[in-house]
Amino acid sequence: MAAGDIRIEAVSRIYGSRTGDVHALGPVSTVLEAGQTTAIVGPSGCGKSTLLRIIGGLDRPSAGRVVLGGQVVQEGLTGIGVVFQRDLLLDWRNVLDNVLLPAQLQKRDAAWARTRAMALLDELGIGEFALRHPWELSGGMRQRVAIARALLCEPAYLLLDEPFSALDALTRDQMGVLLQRVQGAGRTTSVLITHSIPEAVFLADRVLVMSGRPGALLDDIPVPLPRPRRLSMREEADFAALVRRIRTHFERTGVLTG
Ligand SMILES: Nc1ncnc2c1ncn2[C@@H]1O[C@H](COP(=O)(O)OP(=O)(O)OP(=O)(O)O)[C@@H](O)[C@H]1O
Repeated sequence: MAAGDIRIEAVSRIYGSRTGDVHALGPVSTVLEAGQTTAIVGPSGCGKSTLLRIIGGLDRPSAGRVVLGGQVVQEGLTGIGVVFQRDLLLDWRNVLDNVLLPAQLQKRDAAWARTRAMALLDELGIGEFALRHPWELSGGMRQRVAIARALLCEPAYLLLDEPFSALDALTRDQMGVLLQRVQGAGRTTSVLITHSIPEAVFLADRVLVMSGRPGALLDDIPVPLPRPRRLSMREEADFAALVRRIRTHFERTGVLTG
């Protein structure tokens, strides 16, 4: 499926609760360009996950709308891959059968799906674990399975909600490198929520910085670093300058001190 843009049009979300309404998000308006990876960073509770869920049709905005490649988002859209912090693998299915799940739900050709699943697992370095069960794998390996599952049906959109935040620092770095390898340059429009500013810069073509709740856009930062990105680039001056620019927002608003 070809990548399309993501138009976020005056989206806001207010959650009703017994103790009063919570204005969680917005209004937020922007266009995420087709084929790009956009990272969203912001203080805890500012509505990042809410925005991602609305983009994916997993939650509805209180006002505004999201349009994916010309189609207004509603429940049941296909062509979207999602990876959450928790991998949500099914423990009773082996790795390969977990990856194949979306193809089975979408009734895709079984032989095609199997070939693609194995190719993805190989690219992610876990092909030899295809017949193991999730409970036999480390956290980083499980998350690689979740990524393979999300990408199996070649989604036009990939939504990543803090996918690496439960992993140790070394594994996390490795996952960033692997993710950009399998993402398929230009073929997927990706949105990444992360708490790590260096991770946002490393993986994204553009970083959006959100304010505290209700989350609004504070800054919109292009990341013109060449691809493929290498971990050593994080020591370079232009990388550090981008990290500093983002960090300044959090220092100014008191989210980061020291
Ligand atoms: N279903 C819900 N009902 C009521 N309030 C909610 C609901 N979901 C989220 N909220 C509130 O909306 C706000 C935004 O939540 P959200 O999870 O989108 O933030 P976030 O930026 O992703 O946070 P974090 O970085 O800590 O994961 C929070 O104050 C949260 O408590």
